[in-house]
Amino acid sequence: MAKSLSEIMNDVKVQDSSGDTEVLIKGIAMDSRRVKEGELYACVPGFKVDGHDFAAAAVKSGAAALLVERFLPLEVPQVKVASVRQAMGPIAAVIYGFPSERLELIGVTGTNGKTTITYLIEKIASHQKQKAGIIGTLGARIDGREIPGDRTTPEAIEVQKLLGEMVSEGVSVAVMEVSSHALDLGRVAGCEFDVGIFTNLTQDHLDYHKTMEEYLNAKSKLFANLKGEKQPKFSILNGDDPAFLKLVKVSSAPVVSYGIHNQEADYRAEYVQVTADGVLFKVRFEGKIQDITYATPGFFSVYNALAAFVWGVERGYDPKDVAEALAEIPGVPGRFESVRCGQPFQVIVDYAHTPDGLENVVRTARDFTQGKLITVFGCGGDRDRGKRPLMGRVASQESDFLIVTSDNPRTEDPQLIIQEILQGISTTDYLALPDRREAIEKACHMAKPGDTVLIAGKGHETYQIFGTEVHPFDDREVARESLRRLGYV
Ligand SMILES: CC(=O)N[C@H]1[C@@H](OP(=O)(O)OP(=O)(O)OC[C@H]2O[C@@H](n3ccc(=O)[nH]c3=O)[C@H](O)[C@@H]2O)O[C@H](CO)[C@@H](O)[C@@H]1O[C@H](C)C(=O)N[C@@H](C)C(=O)N[C@H](CCC(=O)O)C(=O)O
Ligand SMILES: Nc1ncnc2c1ncn2[C@@H]1O[C@H](COP(=O)(O)OP(=O)(O)OP(=O)(O)O)[C@@H](O)[C@H]1O
Ligand SMILES: N[C@H](CCC[C@H](N)C(=O)O)C(=O)O
Ligand SMILES: [Mg+2]
Repeated sequence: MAKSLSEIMNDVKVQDSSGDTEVLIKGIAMDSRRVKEGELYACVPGFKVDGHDFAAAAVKSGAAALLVERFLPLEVPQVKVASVRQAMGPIAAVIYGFPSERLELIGVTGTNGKTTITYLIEKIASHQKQKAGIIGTLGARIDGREIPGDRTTPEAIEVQKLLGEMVSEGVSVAVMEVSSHALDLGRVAGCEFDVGIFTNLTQDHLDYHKTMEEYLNAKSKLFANLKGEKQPKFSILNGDDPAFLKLVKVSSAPVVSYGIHNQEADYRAEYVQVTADGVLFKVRFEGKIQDITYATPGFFSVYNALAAFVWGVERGYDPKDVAEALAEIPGVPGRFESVRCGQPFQVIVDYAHTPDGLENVVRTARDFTQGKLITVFGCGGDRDRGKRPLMGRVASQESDFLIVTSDNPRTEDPQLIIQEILQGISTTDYLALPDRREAIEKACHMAKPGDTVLIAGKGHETYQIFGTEVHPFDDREVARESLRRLGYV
């Protein structure tokens, strides 16, 4: 039901207003090209353009009122706030009926492992016959129904809309990836989180945050804002990560820690075994022990499975059931995904796009490769440039042969991105092939029985971005085509 402009401003600090604030508002939009009759158009001062400049177009399309940072010479009611970005979430929350207050909302943040953990939690919840919803890098999913998305954490209006849909479809557990951009840009303002999960903090996104300290400050906001009526609330923190101590201090809810090395961790993984098929370990917690198996290889997989296990047990599920759910998970798309066409070597597609992520997967692949490890990767354009030589270095340290190629060059010159990666490379055994298809074909062509071809950086992505154009491209498909061309089926 439509509410008045003054009503939807209830949770927002209004600096000033003009016109009739009792006008009925049917919805909220931040893009003039998508605004509908009777909606409030939020004028966002962006990094590229200023939404205020499109207000006239929005009014022409039927916008009933404007949310502004400066009054505009237009004949519609206007509400002025200090930050339109920060105000959009709380306003959208009113419009969509405060959905986050009507389900359990878990936020997962950290440099790597967010998508993976959301998938594990979804599985644990559905194993308990709970309806679950996910919002993250792979889009949203509501009780199994896929909704495409193009950002790890969507904009505030979209977040509230998705949570609203989850509530109407009877979802009781919603798990959302919360990126540092989202925390900084107010995309999760208006959300009442019950649980915050921290994975780890390593270098990424310094193009945006500038320093690791600022990057961590953004992440901390999730844990400092675990407030609201719904109970219980808790933070699940990786006790092995150097950021742990700071996050313990800022957390507004009780902390439950997990880890492998930290002797004080509430949930500790012991007897860790990493094989080509996955990980096996025991969790020691509250005087109990539980065996866990999880079918994604890599030491880092222990952390992901452990964090999800902690959530399941802390919310009251039987540890055995939680372990059973984890054991049933076949893997997350594009995360250490095997491409199998009957070839006598392994082909692995993985989404590692940070120095830490790449180091982990390269090491994991190295551990179970008898022959040579051939790694194909690149770095995204219009992203943290400092990552590039570091990724070059970690890849060259453990691989026998490197093919440096393009990821999503976006508006940068692919050759220059490659040059920056090559600065970190300490081996002569490499090739620079900017065409990613050619790079994958070459790697498959070179591979001998017992080798591994690791294709990193794009995982589940089904596109490649050149300039602002999006072209279809799927590493797994391209690898399959290359293998078929070599006679495998
Ligand atoms: C740094 C960043 O996050 N930028 C986001 C930001 O862009 P911007 O502020 O530059 O927007 P803008 O293009 O200047 O437009 C300003 C306003 O004018 C409006 N507009 C514009 C044109 C028009 O005709 N009419 C109109 O109303 C726009 O809708 C917008 O509201 O707001 C845009 C609108 O929502 C986003 O698309 C854009 O994401 C860009 C594309 C992006 O790539 N973001 C990445 C870095 C990101 O957010 N990544 C994180 C982290 C990933 C992870 O590691 O997990 C993520 O959560 O995905
Ligand atoms: N706990 C972890 N620690 C370090 N690296 C990890 C961890 N989990 C996954 N990775 C690596 O990072 C890649 C991305 O994993 P995932 O998609 O789960 O992370 P994410 O945090 O969602 O990333 P994004 O920032 O793109 O949303 C994986 O393909 C793997 O290579
Ligand atoms: N969520 C990350 C994903 C990077 C994936 C990589 N393929 C790239 O395009 O850089 C980002 O937006 O920085
Ligand atoms: Mg993700």
